[in-house]
Amino acid sequence: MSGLNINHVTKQFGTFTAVNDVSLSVPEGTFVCLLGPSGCGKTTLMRMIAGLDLPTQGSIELAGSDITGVPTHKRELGMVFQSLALFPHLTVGENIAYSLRIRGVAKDVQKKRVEELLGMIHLPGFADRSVNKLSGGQRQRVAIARALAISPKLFLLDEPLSALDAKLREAMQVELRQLQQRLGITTIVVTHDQREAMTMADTVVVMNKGEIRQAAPPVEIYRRPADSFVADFIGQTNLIPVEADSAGRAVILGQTSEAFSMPAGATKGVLSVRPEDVQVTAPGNGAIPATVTFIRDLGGAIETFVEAGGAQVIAVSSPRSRPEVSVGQQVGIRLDPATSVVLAK
Ligand SMILES: Nc1ncnc2c1ncn2[C@@H]1O[C@H](COP(=O)(O)OP(=O)(O)OP(=O)(O)O)[C@@H](O)[C@H]1O
Repeated sequence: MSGLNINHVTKQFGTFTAVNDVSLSVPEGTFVCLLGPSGCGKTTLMRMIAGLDLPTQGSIELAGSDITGVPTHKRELGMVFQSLALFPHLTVGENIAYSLRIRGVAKDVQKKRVEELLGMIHLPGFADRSVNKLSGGQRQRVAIARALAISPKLFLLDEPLSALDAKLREAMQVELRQLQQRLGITTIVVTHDQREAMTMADTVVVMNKGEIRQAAPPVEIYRRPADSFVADFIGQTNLIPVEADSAGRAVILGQTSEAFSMPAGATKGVLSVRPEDVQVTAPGNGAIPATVTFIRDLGGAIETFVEAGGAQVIAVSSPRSRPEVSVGQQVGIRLDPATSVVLAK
């Protein structure tokens, strides 16, 4: 199969396991984000894909060939890593053409390719500029163009936008995704920013402690998190303890509910319900009794904090559908079963 296949890859540093039996299939032309907290092993996994580290166990295949032991420069990769800074003494054009020049590509072909790439990254006419005079965003674009010059089989980026300010980072996320879609290039990005991953990826791979907890499209990660770690790591969520009653029905915040089912065989669980899926209503009529404890008006969204069955639950609404409630008021809350999920504890 084309694309990238990671088969049962483990990486140990001494007795410490940084990546533990990871398998992942990245179809050709797709965009994958490796996402997780600091130290979860995402950079180590990326370095093995790049050939900068050897797996302790397992294998890696690219376009149908085993590349586990193949040196980096023979893998036909495009890489944007923090350690691969632009060459300060070369111009923008010379930076972009670098890998073409060392491969002995003819000068006129190099020039054409540089112009083509400069157009692609929205910096036409920049070939003769010094890289020292570029802004942070322009530098990252040049680094991207340099990595793409050889038309690589695989495009690898490690925290490519983390040095940019928030606004520019958001704009570059969209730009990078559009460029990837236009080129149809198989791309893997390491990030610790879940919003960035959700913006760009076809598949978000959530890692923790050296293992993949879930690999799925962004909306599925958000709506159907595999476990409470993923639910908590991605976006904001309420994690509410759930117990099964003697008939196996879910008891949530003191109320038995037929609408939520327990995970198979579990007597305890945790309900992940996004704040936008909690509705604050009048008490009664089957709503879970709750007391308003805090209201936060964020301008674009209103957060209503309530206490229900000993737990804190946060509801978010738009200013237009703002609940007419005040702190201390007895209210009811409704949790949307269609968009909430009970996870095994
Ligand atoms: N060369 C090494 N020798 C020993 N331990 C290492 C080495 N490289 C990484 N580690 C350890 O492996 C774990 C995973 O590191 P890795 O850099 O892959 O994490 P990460 O998810 O990329 O984190 P960050 O976002 O902070 O870069 C960490 O606990 C790290 O200390």
